[in-house]
Amino acid sequence: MPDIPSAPVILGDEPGSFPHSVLAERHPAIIRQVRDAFPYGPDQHRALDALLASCTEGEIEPLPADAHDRDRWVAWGMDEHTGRSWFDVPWLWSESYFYRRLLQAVGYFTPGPWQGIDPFRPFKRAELDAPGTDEELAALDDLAGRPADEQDEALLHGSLWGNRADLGFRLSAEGATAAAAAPGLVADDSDALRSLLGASGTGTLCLVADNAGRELVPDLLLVAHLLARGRIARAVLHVKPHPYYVSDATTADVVDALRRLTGARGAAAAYGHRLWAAMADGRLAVRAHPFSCAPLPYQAMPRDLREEFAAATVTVVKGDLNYRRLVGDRRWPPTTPFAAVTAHFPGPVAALRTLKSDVITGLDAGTEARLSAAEGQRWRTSGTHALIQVRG
Ligand SMILES: O=P(O)(O)OC[C@@]1(O)O[C@H](CO)[C@@H](O)[C@@H]1O
Repeated sequence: MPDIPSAPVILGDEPGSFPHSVLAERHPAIIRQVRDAFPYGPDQHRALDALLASCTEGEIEPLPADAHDRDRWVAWGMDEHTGRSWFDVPWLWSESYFYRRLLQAVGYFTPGPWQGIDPFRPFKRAELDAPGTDEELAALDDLAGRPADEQDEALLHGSLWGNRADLGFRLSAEGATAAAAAPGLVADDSDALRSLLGASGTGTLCLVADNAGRELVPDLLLVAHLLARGRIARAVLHVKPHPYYVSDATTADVVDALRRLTGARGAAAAYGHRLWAAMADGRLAVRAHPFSCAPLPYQAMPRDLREEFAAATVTVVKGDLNYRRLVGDRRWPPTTPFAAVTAHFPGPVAALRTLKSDVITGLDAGTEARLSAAEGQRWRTSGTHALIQVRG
């Protein structure tokens, strides 16, 4: 694979750009929503006020001296970024640090009554409990009678398009669902993914999860299906060690999703019970590695995680943020080969993502030209297009 020239790292400093709008509008909206969702006391309200002022007009401040993960954040660049505007450091860093500070503000890490209370839980629960979820689960009854190939495709696409279920995105993407009437795959390596998964039936699938609720449920269904059909022997689900980007899945969200399935009727319940049994006998494991919430690309992953992915038959990386971290959060020309920007990854890797931020690689020139002619640059962020990309 020839070396590719690097591309500029994305910052949030350009008014009118998508990254700028996330820092200037989405983050304040998230603070508002979290504040309204809980009966917090004066300490939390004051801390949320301070975070709002800091992230919109102030500068990056270090974590408190006694923060349990201060050393980790120092290793991840905190000292270099301290004192700078949130808009002038890498956007990926700024966003991750925002969620870390938000948890600090609501007392998530502080011993006391609010410790461990997920500030995004009401939003995640509402989605899981919504009637739309019942409809999606009921559709599994029909799927059970379909030919195997059809089931494969339906469950893969369910997991892929489930990635639109991203609560942070919905805060700033009014109308995205309506516009999604004509979704399109801009890259489709699903045959390559199928042959990786079907190769021996003895392998391990690592699935790097993204959102809870209506994305995690179809991810789990896909895992259950691959285990049941003997396409893989084992699956490892990587979730976040703490709440992140509003709806990102944690272990608690996996439990909620599994309980939602086992409590459903028909085929959905059968999937749920199979997954429950797979957890019990170790065919399905959950990991919550600290690096899953790191403000850095996967190229910088630590050795233990690298070894884990290296041992997998394939790692499936879900969602927009994970894609940014996989290929690097940079202004790549869209035709930059996906295989080149993921060459650092320690084993075969597949990205399943709906497009919700500017980063894109691996398009052919004709596809890029058609998208831009039809939509300008909106296709990059609207969430109405998706991709399946594989590097074997
Ligand atoms: O990773 P996900 O859930 O698919 O999407 C995350 C997202 O909504 O948040 C980021 C901006 O805050 C973008 O990467 C994307 O728009």
